[in-house]
Amino acid sequence: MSGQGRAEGIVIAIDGPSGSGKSSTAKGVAKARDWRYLDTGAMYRAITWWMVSNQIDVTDAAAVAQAASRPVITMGTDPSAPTVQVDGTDVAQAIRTDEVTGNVSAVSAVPEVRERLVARQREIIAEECAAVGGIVVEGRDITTVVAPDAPVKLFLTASAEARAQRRSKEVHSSDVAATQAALARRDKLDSSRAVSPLTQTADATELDTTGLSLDEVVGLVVKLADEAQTRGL
Ligand SMILES: Nc1ncnc2c1ncn2[C@@H]1O[C@H](COP(=O)(O)OP(=O)(O)O)[C@@H](O)[C@H]1O
Ligand SMILES: Nc1ccn([C@H]2C[C@H](O)[C@@H](COP(=O)(O)OP(=O)(O)O)O2)c(=O)n1
Repeated sequence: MSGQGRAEGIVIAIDGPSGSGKSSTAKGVAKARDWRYLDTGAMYRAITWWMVSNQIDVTDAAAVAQAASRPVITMGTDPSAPTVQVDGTDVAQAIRTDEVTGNVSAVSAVPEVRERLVARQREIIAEECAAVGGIVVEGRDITTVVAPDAPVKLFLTASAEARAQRRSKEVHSSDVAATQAALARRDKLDSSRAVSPLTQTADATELDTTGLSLDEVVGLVVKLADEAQTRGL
């Protein structure tokens, strides 16, 4: 797609498994350079929330496909205050429940859902690049499908233990083993689905964040972004 080069703004594409640090890193980089931030996982969570709220059987791919175009999802891309709305309702909290988290991989595996959300994500990228000159986009298929020509492509990783520790701390849970099992289940589903699975490609830079602080990771990514801009990408 166009819109990823310097003339129209820079795209920083970040993929990786749950808890690797995508959201916090993407927000930090966008803030550091006054760019926008797009949390594509929040879009899949939002459509899942709508399906569950409207009694759509999320295990029935045909039913999910048929309903996929009904909810209107609106994203706010300010990295200091990102927002997500469905049909005008703020769902920032509602999309983080265990019910949504448990069903989001099934909904994300439906091609019609992905087709619709990827199209919207590309529109947002083009709009924000034209408006402010850059956007940091994070998810599972950003480096491979949504913005494969992005000048900076990153695959964030961290050990399963570190990811579970971080997530447990975030949700104030002492059951790190249960958190690790839930993450492993979702990672497996997201990496093995037929359409746009989470994949690490050779042209994406791997960044293992296990032993790094968030500030260190943000600093490394800002450096890569600055280098790409200097090279004129
Ligand atoms: N490098 C890091 N070191 C320590 N904690 C981190 C690091 N990166 C992220 N975190 C923390 O880990 C948790 C999960 O990070 P998040 O950015 O939501 O990951 P993801 O978007 O990949 O699921 C958050 O509480 C975040 O503050
Ligand atoms: N580009 C994307 C982003 C997320 N998804 C799906 C798969 C993920 O399990 C869910 C939720 O993503 P989210 O980034 O919120 O996940 P985390 O809990 O932050 O790890 O959405 C996707 O299929 N494609």
